[in-house]
Amino acid sequence: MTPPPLPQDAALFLDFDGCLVDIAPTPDSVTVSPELAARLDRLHARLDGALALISGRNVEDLRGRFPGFPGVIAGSHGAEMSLKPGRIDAAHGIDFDLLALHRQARELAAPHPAILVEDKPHGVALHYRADPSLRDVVEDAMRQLAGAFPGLELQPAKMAVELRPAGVRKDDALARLMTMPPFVGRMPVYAGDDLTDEPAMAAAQDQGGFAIKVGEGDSVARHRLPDPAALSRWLDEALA
Ligand SMILES: O=P(O)(O)OC[C@H]1O[C@H](O[C@H]2O[C@H](CO)[C@@H](O)[C@H](O)[C@H]2O)[C@H](O)[C@@H](O)[C@@H]1O
Repeated sequence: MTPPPLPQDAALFLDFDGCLVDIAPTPDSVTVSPELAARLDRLHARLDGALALISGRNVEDLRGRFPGFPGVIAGSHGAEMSLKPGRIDAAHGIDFDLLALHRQARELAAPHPAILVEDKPHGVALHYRADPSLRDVVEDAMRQLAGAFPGLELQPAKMAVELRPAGVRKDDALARLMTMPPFVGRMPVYAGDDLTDEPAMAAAQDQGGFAIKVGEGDSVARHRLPDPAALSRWLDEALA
């Protein structure tokens, strides 16, 4: 079902990869257009600041891609929270050996040069987009790592598997923000494309708002748009 217009009193939560931008061959090859950056700035003003990016990427990565963005960014699937540019206000504690995790991920991936290892500040991702036949290899490797690092949980992603701190989820970031100005008292609206977004979509709906699934695949979201371009058009309608 096509989403209704963005309400004036929305608290808007937007995922990044596959939602605001098209999926790219590698994490680094994603591009943010000046139009997208300007769109987010205008939405931030239109919603009196009640706009947050909620991503599996880390905050530093996203702040770098949106240098002027004045809004909130929850990164690393909710393990990091940046209320303003230039600072990280809360971050999940690292109670495991992060360097050992990154090293062991590289060792497991080494026999398969097509596997891309993404070191993350709260975990690691192994990407098999360059050779989808390596999916089983990546899943086995990540299960091994999950066994070796019990504080971490598997997070399936698009042509990738991630490890993130156990219990860290995007719906917790949404719930936290919904208690704070300028989000509190507004209607939560969440757009996302991936499995990591599903709990946050459910939370937005449970709190009287709505959720939009971008792209194909099963979802709890009651609304759907086909791709990031369609989401951009829907967002632009709210700014017209
Ligand atoms: O929560 P998101 O903002 O959607 O981030 C989820 C993960 O996205 C990135 O990986 C995915 O996008 C890449 C670029 O399009 C693509 O190459 C990869 O195959 C996808 O899995 C990012 O690399 C991860 O860190 C994010 O957690």
